[in-house]
Amino acid sequence: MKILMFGRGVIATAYGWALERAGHEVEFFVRPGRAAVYGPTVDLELLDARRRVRGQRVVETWPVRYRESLEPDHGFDLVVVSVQHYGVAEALSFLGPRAGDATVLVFNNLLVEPSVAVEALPAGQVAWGFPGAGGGFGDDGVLRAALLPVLFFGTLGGPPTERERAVRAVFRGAGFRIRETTDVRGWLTLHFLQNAGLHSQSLRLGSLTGLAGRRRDVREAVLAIRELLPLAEARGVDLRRHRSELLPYTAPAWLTAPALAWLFGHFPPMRTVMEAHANPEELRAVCRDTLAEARRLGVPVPRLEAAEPYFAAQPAG
Ligand SMILES: NC(=O)C1=CN([C@@H]2O[C@H](COP(=O)(O)OP(=O)(O)OC[C@H]3O[C@@H](n4cnc5c(N)ncnc54)[C@H](OP(=O)(O)O)[C@@H]3O)[C@@H](O)[C@H]2O)C=CC1
Ligand SMILES: CC(C)(CO)C(=O)C(=O)O
Repeated sequence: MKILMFGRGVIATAYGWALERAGHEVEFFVRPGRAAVYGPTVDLELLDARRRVRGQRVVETWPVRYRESLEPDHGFDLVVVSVQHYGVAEALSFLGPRAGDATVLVFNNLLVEPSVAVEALPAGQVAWGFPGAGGGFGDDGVLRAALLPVLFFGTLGGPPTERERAVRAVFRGAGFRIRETTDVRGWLTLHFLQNAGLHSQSLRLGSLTGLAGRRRDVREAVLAIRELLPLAEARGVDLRRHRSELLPYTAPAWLTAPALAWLFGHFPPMRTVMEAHANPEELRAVCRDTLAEARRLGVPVPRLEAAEPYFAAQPAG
């Protein structure tokens, strides 16, 4: 399959590498002038956990191909969009008139209504997913990331279409296991709110990795996430449809917090995601946007509110 990764960010690069390795033709779409800045290769230090639970280390200089313009007759079968949640509107409105016949996989964190987010894309050509990977580019330009064995796909209700099934087959063929939901709207809302609860504490500690092994702080994060669940409900999410994913936050915190703290600190793929994450502005934006939404809907979120000094926008000047 011909696959275009939109942008050359952490998620696009890590999955672009895995998909090329699985035999697909992969290119990156980058803004005009960016290809020269990025250079013709990417230095990768990946922990690939598709086949081994604790991951297999990959150190590689990967030659990549870019394009800086996009016409609708591009011939790609699949475009994978994974950008910051605050960049989705711009990315999808750019892509809308240029999608051609490609299926567009939205592989992203999102707080806005999914159906509104994809309004610019041709109807019937959208697939919804979420990465099971994470990390960041170091100051040395090296991508340090972990690829977990499981990733997420979903629909806005009902079974996947033929196009959506074809996208799943691409990732399954590359060795990933797929977890499905027919309520991707609820899933994405809950994932965003989980991140906000987590970051309300990680920002206080200075970084995501600050949570590794810290039971008390992880407990605060768990309780912050629990406080955010009514916000999901206020947005119309039926929590009963996501019971198993929510278990770490609904079960007694004295039980789940030590387990999560251990996972963050000692399970190598998770530790890599936490240690390598290099975009604190994203973490702040997730908290800011969640707090704004809680205030809009009048939902009390005391722990997120208490953390506001760590993520409030700085006055200009
Ligand atoms: N990193 C992680 O650990 C994880 C990330 N995620 C989620 O995955 C998504 C992607 O994250 P991540 O890969 O870290 O993000 P990055 O910031 O690393 O990558 C985003 C990429 O998209 C490009 N981009 C954004 N808008 C445009 C545009 N309009 N035109 C062209 N290129 C564009 C950016 O280019 P430019 O630099 O030119 O702006 C950049 O290369 C986010 O929603 C994030 O929350 C989920 C799990 C883990
Ligand atoms: C790795 C993490 C928690 C950082 O925000 C993330 O982006 C996600 O899982 O959505």
